[in-house]
Amino acid sequence: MSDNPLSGLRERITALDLKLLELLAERRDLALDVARTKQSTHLPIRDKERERDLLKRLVEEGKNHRLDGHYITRLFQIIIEDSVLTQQALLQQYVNQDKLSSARIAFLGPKGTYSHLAARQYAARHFDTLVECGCNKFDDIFRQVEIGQADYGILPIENTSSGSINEVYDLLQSTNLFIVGELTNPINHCLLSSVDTDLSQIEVVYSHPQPFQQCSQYLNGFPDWKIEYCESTSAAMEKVASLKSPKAVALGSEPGGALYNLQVLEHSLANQKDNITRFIVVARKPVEVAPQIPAKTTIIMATGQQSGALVEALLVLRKHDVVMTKLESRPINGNPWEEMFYIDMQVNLESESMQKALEDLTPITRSVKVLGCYPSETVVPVKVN
Ligand SMILES: O=C(O)C(=O)C[C@]1(C(=O)O)C=C[C@@H](O)C=C1
Repeated sequence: MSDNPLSGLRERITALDLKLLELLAERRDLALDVARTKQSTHLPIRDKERERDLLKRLVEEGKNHRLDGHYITRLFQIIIEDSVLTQQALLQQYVNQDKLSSARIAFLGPKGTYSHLAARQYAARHFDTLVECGCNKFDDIFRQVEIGQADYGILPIENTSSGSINEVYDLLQSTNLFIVGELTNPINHCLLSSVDTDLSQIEVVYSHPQPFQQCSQYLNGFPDWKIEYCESTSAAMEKVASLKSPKAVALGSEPGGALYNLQVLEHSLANQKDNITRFIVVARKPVEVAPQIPAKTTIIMATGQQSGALVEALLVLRKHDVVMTKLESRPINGNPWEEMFYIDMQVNLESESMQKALEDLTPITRSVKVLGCYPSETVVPVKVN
């Protein structure tokens, strides 16, 4: 008998949690059966009416067990999101007949970066095993995939605090890879230390330029801290782990820090409360998106320099009811003052409206290239009152 007074109760809690896991796996299997039925009956994956009814009922039932409605809603929103994304991944396999059991994914490494966590998350839903290819720079990621050393590359493209990641946009201009997927992940920046310390002892902070930008307001409160740029957040964590000094901290994620035995001093440091990064997934072959799944199409376009050229192009999208979700412009390398436009649209490339829009864009632009059509993995939760 253990003399820990909690051990009996903890064993019972563990047993219940294990049962919950079994139930979650059973629910996921049922959701996959639903996806197979939707595949043959051409019904859309998402049914918000059903989600709303289910959540309402669960919140009501929860009350009988004195479970808070907010808690029930949050919990089941996560379960439903997983269900939607798992169903989408299955349909995508059917449509593209490309079930890779093992995938090599290139990301900005080493282990512990936000890109590494995103790669693991993407792989968990799409492949049985992941071969991790940590790279030192964004252009190495593109190259690894281009030369066939990796099957996929994962790259951050925009963040709610720091905006677009220009380096990645610029690399998209010259690659022959396609965008085949996206992920949006909450990014919780923490101050991480390797030994016991407090804010008054800190002299230097290590991180990638992006987290420094995203946490600028917090860092402005400590003007004496020296900023040291690293190639990735995990390179910063490695550095801090090796220094073992109360004066040195890294800015990065809690799960990443755990890989280097770092402890969290402060968390949620970004300028925006909802600090979210959108990652894109690139591959050598484009994919098709099943019509039951919300799709996004990204094009890259150069207009002439005549007045109103961009407006004219955007009017084409309006004419065909194509909803634009993002417009970004970047200079064209070697052509000073000329711009390349990147347009994300909520539309399937195969749809008549997108095909017609492309037809109309071709004669009025200098170039249009489709960077890819991919499933939108942003599952906006339904609201229940
Ligand atoms: O009932 C369905 O149609 C499902 O696909 C299952 C489920 C769920 O997991 O509960 C998932 C997605 C839909 O938006 C609604 C509900």
